Amino acid sequence: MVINAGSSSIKFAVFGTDIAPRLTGRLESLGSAPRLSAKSAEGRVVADEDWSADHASGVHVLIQRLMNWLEDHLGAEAVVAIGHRVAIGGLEHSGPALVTPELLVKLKALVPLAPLHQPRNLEPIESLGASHPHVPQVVCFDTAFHQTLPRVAQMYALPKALRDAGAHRYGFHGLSYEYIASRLPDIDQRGATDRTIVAHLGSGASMCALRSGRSIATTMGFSPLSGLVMGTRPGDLDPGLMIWLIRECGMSVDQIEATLYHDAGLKGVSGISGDMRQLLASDTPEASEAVELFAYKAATEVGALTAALGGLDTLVFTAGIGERSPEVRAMICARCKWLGLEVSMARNQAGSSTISTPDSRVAVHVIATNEELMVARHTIDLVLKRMLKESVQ
Ligand SMILES: Nc1ncnc2c1ncn2[C@@H]1O[C@H](COP(=O)(O)OP(=O)(O)O)[C@@H](O)[C@H]1O
Ligand SMILES: CC(=O)OP(=O)(O)O
Ligand SMILES: [Mg+2]
Repeated sequence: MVINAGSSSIKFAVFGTDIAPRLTGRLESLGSAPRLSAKSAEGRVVADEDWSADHASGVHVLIQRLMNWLEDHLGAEAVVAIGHRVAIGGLEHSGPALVTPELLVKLKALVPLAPLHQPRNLEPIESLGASHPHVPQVVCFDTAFHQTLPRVAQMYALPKALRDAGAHRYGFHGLSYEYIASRLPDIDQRGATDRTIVAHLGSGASMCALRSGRSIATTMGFSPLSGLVMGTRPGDLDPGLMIWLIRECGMSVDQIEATLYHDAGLKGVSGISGDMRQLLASDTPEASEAVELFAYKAATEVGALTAALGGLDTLVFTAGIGERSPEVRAMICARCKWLGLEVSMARNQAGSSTISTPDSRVAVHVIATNEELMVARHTIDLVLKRMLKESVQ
């Protein structure tokens, strides 16, 4: 079983021990009116239930109810391992790890770096650890994939003492980038080996520059606030603005944190919503301005990452907006024409897997991400390795 707990939803998936997908689903609107939806591997709806009666009880109760529902649904088959997506593992964790009480303490200490994500990621682990103590749990970090960033791409221009204390570009969405990197050899050989940018455009949005499938630059940094404009997060800001907000506007740290995580980005600019679908459907100038700003920042970051790569061969769009919005893809690509990048309107509109024209100097692909599959692979791998080790001892 895989859990990808986010700020407003918990996505889950069940795989066989052969990593064949069995079930995917999500618990949405956690804070207001939780709703469970799930589909079989063939796409058949197996659940669409209102769980709002449980919303006041918090994540623990919802996770236990989800586990009960899954166990009923799976019948005689037992859950043999649980894998979790966790936003940040810090410098110490370069790969997936088996959950231990000591590890949980270390991961909790990293909450200030990802205050919106990390607590939500850890709550289900604690809840399931208590109810299913014999089922091994594995954590897979968003940050792990970016361990390959060269030193200049990891460094902030700050005094050494602050850098040593942890002021460092960690980067996020690593499971998504790892999945895309694993798919590229089948889709585009040049993209797999040469200079590629992956644009993960979801509620949280970032980009990653890949060379031979390894991360060499990325737009998110110390926290998941920086880089691109996002649903409710602003992306890059001038640090001088933080000083101004505190000193001149009298905002507290908590108020700034709430504004930057919940009220900025597309939502803040449009005054309507952080949901790209709603903005594309709206005819207000504020909604258009928010979408324009989103595309502008995405295109200028393509430029920055192209500089880091020393050129560009392949651009990949993924995640909610990247996979499903031809409008936004077209707006970003139009601003990247200077790279010799040409998109076929018809292919883009049809959501083809390759949307660039045959003459385009840069190949442009749309690839659906699958963070849950990455977590499942890592989880099975680690649990099998542990079983092997135990059988040898
Ligand atoms: N058809 C669509 N057109 C435009 N945006 C879409 C479409 N479908 C989903 N989205 C957007 O994708 C985003 C959510 O993406 P997702 O990858 O699921 O994010 P997260 O995992 O962070 O919740 C939302 O902003 C949503 O509006
Ligand atoms: C790290 C991050 O921003 O994740 P998400 O896109 O799920 O919010
Ligand atoms: Mg996501």
